[in-house]
Amino acid sequence: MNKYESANDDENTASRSASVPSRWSDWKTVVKPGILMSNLFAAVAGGFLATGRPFGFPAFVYMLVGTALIVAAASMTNNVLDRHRDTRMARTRSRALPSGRLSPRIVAGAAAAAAGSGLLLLYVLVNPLCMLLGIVGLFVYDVVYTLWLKPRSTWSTSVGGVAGAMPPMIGYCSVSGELDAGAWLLFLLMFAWQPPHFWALGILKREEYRAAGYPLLPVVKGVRRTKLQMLPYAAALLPIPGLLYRFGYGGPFFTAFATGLLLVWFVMCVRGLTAKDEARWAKGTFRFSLYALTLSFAAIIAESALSGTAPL
Ligand code: HEM
Ligand SMILES: CC(C)=CCC/C(C)=C/CC/C(C)=C/COP(=O)(O)OP(=O)(O)O
Repeated sequence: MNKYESANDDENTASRSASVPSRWSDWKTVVKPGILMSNLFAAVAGGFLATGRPFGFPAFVYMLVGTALIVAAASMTNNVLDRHRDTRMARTRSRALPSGRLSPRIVAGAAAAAAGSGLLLLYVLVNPLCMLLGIVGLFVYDVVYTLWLKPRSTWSTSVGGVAGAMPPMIGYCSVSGELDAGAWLLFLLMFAWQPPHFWALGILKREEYRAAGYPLLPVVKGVRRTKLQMLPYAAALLPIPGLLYRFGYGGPFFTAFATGLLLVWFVMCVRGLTAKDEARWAKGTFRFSLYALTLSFAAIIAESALSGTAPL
């Protein structure tokens, strides 16, 4: 418990959870379905980017189910650990745990079951490397990011990026079986994408984060410094599709298309420095981060499928 939390938090949550029946929709929100689906899509794209042995349909399904279970477990655990601070933000207040519609004990139990079965599934039916990447994702997201850095340091966002890079790496390594050049370039792509993705939203919601006691970069160092800090990350992304192509991963369409999207995003980030309507800029830049990533991944999958190099 830190200085922002009160001893009554758990009592309040417990008494509310005793009186309100939980529903399917509460369980749905506790696994953060938008983030879960985008992570699964990233895992599929990772698999289609890799070169190596074809994984065949069953192995592909096992990889996806295993990844889904551990990402869901990671989000459930994050929801349990953040349940007190989540009561202090409008964007999180009505979630099932802070509003007491689900008990933290039950969600923690479900998270443990999902994490255990997901890791076992990856180990037995995919490969031990994928299980190891799953453990890294769970540990970095729940222990390093949520428990340790998020309430304490502006570094939380960059370090948390290691966890978000794991799902596409799991997809990739389920095909390659090893951490080769393509795997590390994919890691860099996902790692560098996340801080500017989140800081755009952090700038927009900085007062909420301040009130909740999160020392986010826009809260601690201000908006201009955050906008400047988005630039090296967005710039670092630009050569990655070309480098992947140079090393034999991804086709020319993906390379050109993804470079174009990332260039547009980089220009949007630069324009933030002179934007007059800050909220409009932040919303647009956050939204475009999702388009740029999703469309780049879609290009990997489509080009691989159309050129007959898909691992299925
Ligand atoms: C440091 C890592 C990351 C941070 C701090 C972060 C933070 C956030 C936050 C706070 C939201 C708004 C959620 C809400 O208010 O409901 C969000 C939305 C979203 N993020 Fe990220 N994110 C990160 C990594 C990722 C990764 C790795 C992906 C996908 C591969 C992703 C995909 C999305 C999507 C699709 C949304 C919109 C859908 C939704 O809100 O459910 N994020 N992110
Ligand atoms: C392999 C594995 C388990 C990987 C984990 C992948 C994963 C869940 C990445 C997402 C990172 C993320 C959404 C951070 C935001 O959390 P937040 O606590 O800042 O967001 P919130 O305030 O909306 O809850």
